[in-house]
Amino acid sequence: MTPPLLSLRGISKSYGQTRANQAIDLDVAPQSIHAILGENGAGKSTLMKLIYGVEQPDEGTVVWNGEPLSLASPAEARRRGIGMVFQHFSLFETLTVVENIQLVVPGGKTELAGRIRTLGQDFGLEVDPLADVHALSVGERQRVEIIRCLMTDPKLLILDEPTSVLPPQAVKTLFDTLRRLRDRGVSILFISHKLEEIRTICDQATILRGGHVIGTVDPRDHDAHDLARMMIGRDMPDVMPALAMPEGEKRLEIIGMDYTPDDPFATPLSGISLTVRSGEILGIAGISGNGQGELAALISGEAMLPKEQRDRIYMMGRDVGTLDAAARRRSGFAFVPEDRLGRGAVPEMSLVLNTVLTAHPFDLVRRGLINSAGATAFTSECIRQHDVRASGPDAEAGSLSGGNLQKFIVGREMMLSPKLLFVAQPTWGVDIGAASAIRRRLIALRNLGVAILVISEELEELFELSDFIQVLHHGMLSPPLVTRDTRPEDIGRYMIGAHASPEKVPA
Ligand SMILES: Nc1ncnc2c1ncn2[C@@H]1O[C@H](COP(=O)(O)OP(=O)(O)OP(=O)(O)O)[C@@H](O)[C@H]1O
Repeated sequence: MTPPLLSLRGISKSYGQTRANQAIDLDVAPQSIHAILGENGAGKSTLMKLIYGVEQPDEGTVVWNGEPLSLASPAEARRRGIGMVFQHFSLFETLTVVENIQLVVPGGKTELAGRIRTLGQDFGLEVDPLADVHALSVGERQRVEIIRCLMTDPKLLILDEPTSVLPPQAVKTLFDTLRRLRDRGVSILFISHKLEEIRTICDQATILRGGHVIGTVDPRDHDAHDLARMMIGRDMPDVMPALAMPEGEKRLEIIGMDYTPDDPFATPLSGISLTVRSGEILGIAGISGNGQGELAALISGEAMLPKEQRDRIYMMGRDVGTLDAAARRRSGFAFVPEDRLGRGAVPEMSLVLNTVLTAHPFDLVRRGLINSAGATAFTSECIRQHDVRASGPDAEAGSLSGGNLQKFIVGREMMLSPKLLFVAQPTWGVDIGAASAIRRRLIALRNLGVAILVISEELEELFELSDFIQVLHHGMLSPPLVTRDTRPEDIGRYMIGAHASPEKVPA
């Protein structure tokens, strides 16, 4: 048998009381695509940070290409042939592709541009080296990140949830690239929550649960159900049925809204019209960067329309154009922003204080003072109901794994008993068990008459959740499509703008 490229034995890492990785054994074969699977908080990111030299293990040994390896930093990892593409891109928007690459790879512009083109052709990663990064799609930006990694000639490439930001068409291209890389001798460690993708692309899958390795399997021999069971240690619950609802009252209505943001890199919106009624979920599909951020800011009240256009957004039947975010919340609106660290939660603050940020009307502030017993009880209830894995209500938001923080924020907003709930990327980075729990809760709220607007890049999610879907492309919305009469390909065509300019929805 060929010796492994990378071999971990007995690797452990703790953060305070949390044992994030415990006695991990892992072998990555040469020329293989190896998935790391696990629930939120299972220890996947910690393990990748140890392999990439961002953190050092407390115990255990690493053997790389037959030799012991101990890494002090990512720079050293790169020198030894280990590269990593993070989930959040780290490119400078105002620079060109080649200028971005020049920041980490030595060489003149012309020479580097030539190498970018050659690598692009070799691996299906075509991108114009002279293009400004802000003008690139998410898929193209990811290609730049991968090219930048490939320029250091890695033998092992770590990809952290690489498909979570991509539209379906780009996922296929990425997979072709990954297969080519593997066939040319690169091994890939692939973190993903999407089990079907893992079955399509990976040769091996190692499952982590609670910081331990549960097993390593060939994912093609197991169906997604099996993999999920290994991951979460029990069967997945069934999908919550959406009850037939009488046509409810309008809780959100946007009528012919145009918007030109000040930021030159933002997407202008044009002719946006949509309606969400009580007992209904409207899903907005589309690749992010097509106006999702701008639309979310205008609905939440973080951005305001110019004065002469303040009669475009109605909530609970009332024109809210002049109301700020807090006033909109007072009318029964709750909001989960896409950006969980920063806008959804303050990472340096405890979960209790993060609860108070939006739940303060629930008698959590009295005469300007925080009602700490009340706030702690509310937070504990949120942790319990939404299965948030945290050391307790006083844990700092920033110490939670990404998926657990998402569960907390979504849970907090659901507990506000909103009339209108707006959730951007509800299950972004959330594992399959927790994602299904969040979706079940959203449908349960809809069945109770809440009006729900969901923005998501995940089509499967929108198909499971929504009564209607509209697609956002280049700042314009498609007409509402009745989900049960629509195929994913129809949405896919709107997502890449293959339809003629979409007709406007009658107000
Ligand atoms: N810097 C840190 N300080 C304290 N605890 C941490 C830190 N980083 C990770 N943890 C804890 O270690 C555990 C493993 O977290 P890790 O981020 O590796 O999980 P994950 O499997 O990548 O989860 P997700 O899918 O949600 O990203 C979690 O309980 C997390 O709260």
